[in-house]
Amino acid sequence: MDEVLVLAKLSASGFAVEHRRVDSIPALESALGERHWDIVISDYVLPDCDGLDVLSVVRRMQPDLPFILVSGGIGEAVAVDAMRAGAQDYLLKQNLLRLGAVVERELTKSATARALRAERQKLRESELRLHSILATLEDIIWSIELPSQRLVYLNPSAESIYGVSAEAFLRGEVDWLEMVHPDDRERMLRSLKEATTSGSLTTEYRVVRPDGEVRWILDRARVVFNEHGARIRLDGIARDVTQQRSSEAKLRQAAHFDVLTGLPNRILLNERLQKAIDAAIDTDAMMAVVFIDLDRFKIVNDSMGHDAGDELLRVLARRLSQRVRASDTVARLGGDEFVVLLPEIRQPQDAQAVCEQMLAAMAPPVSIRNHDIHCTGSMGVAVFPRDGRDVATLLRHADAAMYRAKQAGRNTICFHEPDQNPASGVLRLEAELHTALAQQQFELHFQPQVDLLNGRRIIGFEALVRWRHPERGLVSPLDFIPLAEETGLIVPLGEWVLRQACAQGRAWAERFDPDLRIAVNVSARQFVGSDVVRTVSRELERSGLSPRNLELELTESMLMHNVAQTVKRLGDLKRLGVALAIDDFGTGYSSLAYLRRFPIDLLKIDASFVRDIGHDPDDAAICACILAMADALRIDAVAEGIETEDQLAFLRDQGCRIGQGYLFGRPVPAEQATALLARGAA
Ligand SMILES: Nc1nc2c(ncn2[C@@H]2O[C@@H]3COP(=O)(O)O[C@H]4[C@@H](O)[C@H](n5cnc6c(=O)[nH]c(N)nc65)O[C@@H]4COP(=O)(O)O[C@H]3[C@H]2O)c(=O)[nH]1
Repeated sequence: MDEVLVLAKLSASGFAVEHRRVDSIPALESALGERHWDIVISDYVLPDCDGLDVLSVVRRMQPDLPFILVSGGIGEAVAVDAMRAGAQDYLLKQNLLRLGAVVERELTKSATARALRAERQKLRESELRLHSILATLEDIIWSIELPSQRLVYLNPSAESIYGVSAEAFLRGEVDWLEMVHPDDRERMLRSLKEATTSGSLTTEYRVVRPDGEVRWILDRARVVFNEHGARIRLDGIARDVTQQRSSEAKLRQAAHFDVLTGLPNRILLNERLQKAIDAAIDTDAMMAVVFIDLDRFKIVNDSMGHDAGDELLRVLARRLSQRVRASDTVARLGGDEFVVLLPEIRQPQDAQAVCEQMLAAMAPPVSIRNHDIHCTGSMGVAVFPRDGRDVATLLRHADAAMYRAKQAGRNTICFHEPDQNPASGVLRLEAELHTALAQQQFELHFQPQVDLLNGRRIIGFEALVRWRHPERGLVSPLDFIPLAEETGLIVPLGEWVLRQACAQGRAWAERFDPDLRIAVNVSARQFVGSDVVRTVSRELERSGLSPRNLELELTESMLMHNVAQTVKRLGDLKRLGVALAIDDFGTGYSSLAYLRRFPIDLLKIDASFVRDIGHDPDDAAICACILAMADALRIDAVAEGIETEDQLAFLRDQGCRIGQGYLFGRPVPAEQATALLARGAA
């Protein structure tokens, strides 16, 4: 090949050529290895080899490098061989007119090919990255081709959730629908069908893994369309929500059932009673409400301890439940009070017969710690529609009848009498409460709240009211707060508590810690039926306590009654600058949706969940779930009722920052609380 001629032609065509001439295969190999070249122009006849040898080296070392054969006279057969072997073109030396155009064309082609290759490489890298991300996701990502409904993608996490590898699904060895719980299958098929028309899907269903374990899956999917608007794929993301489901179920259970006995609680009783009344009105039927209070329960509780009292309640709850029909409801209202709802009686005597059976069932002694305990009950009955046509009236009349039964010598059944003196016992207690207020028989005790992460440093106190009764000694709030609520006495009593707590809080904040918090319980009646905002503001002013030192504890259930009003009232309180806590959290509605609307600073995890952390995995899960909710709301959580180091360790591990309970200190009078503060820790 005439090198000079070729170079002249190229520069005549406008190329600025930088070139290297090589005459042997080794020299070619070294030149190719050295750098990137744009094109190889080769003669066919070379000293030690021919153009086809050169071509094969070029193709081996740089597959995409354009190769042009220029020769004095190669036959057609050789030219064809060269083109087959990958040469881009061949030219005769005598006629190099086309050279410029050919080189131009090949350079453009190879630049395009290079750009394409770089694009492909980028795409591959991005695919690998995506693949690696999808492989590490806990959620399942899936894609189904439409309309064939063929599974075209599934990430590896399918295996940990379904217990079957993604490959097995993709190869069609496992039918996904077969794994769906039989009870959910039809619904799922329907949902999928609907999704292809509506364009999206959000649904929950169960799968049964090959090992028999059932998992709850939350699946969300959407239809993907092509540019002509045709449905081509359904892409989805599925999440294992089994744990969440069981915590929610436990929370729901806790909202409606008594933790100690497993019986329906007051909320569920009220619901069922209302339903029964509605049904009885429709069918003109009769029904009965029986109020039961255990006789001498307090003596057992005080002399043998709470555990024995709890055991007694459990046994009696079981016995009562066994004596009624499946359609009846035995509920525990708290303490030693039970209510039985008999929705299907024909005459009041039917209720009498059931009550007698229940008394008989309670009669045999209960053996606790080798003691035979005899515990009887006093029963009061109200009959619908004769004694009342609504929930509150029926319960009140049954309660009043129960008080008469108690006065009549216990272990007795009394029916409501229209002109009965409404529970003289209650009246006496009410009168005593009035006197107690007037004579200042109440006192405040304080229970420390501590920082769990910081050496149990005391960060505040909960104020708890006590009644120093002239004859009965120190009375627990559980024994008089409900009546104070019912009679409205809670309003002046609550104001008294707030005043004392604010004054004490101010003294402590000044002397020990400007951030020390004082928590005060606010009852439903105070929150809904009085001007709580004005009272709080007045007491803050009177005491000089800074609002940020005051925390108001409100129960979950009272916030749910009138959500709009609650939101407003909480907002008003918040504007005063005080902190707001939800007490007994977990026992009510526990709805994250509502909580988000309330300006809450703290959740108090109810002691009933903390108590069983070590024994009941569900309770541990609930605590963890509540802590996660608090975290989601970016607020603090206080665990109540911590009694053991194990409970403390678990709660701390779950990220709980504040604790309260006998482990750190019981509620004590102000002087003892002051001593605790002076010592620096609980
Ligand atoms: N077993 C156990 N119990 C623990 C432990 N730590 C604290 N407690 C008890 O748990 C209760 C916590 O108060 P609460 O949930 O607000 O529950 C309070 C609150 O709802 C109501 N209450 C008390 N004082 C007031 C008040 O001033 N106003 C209103 N409205 N209600 C009050 O009475 C309820 C009972 O109060 P207390 O009998 O003082 O009972 C207190 C406290 O003594 C523990 O480690 N183990």
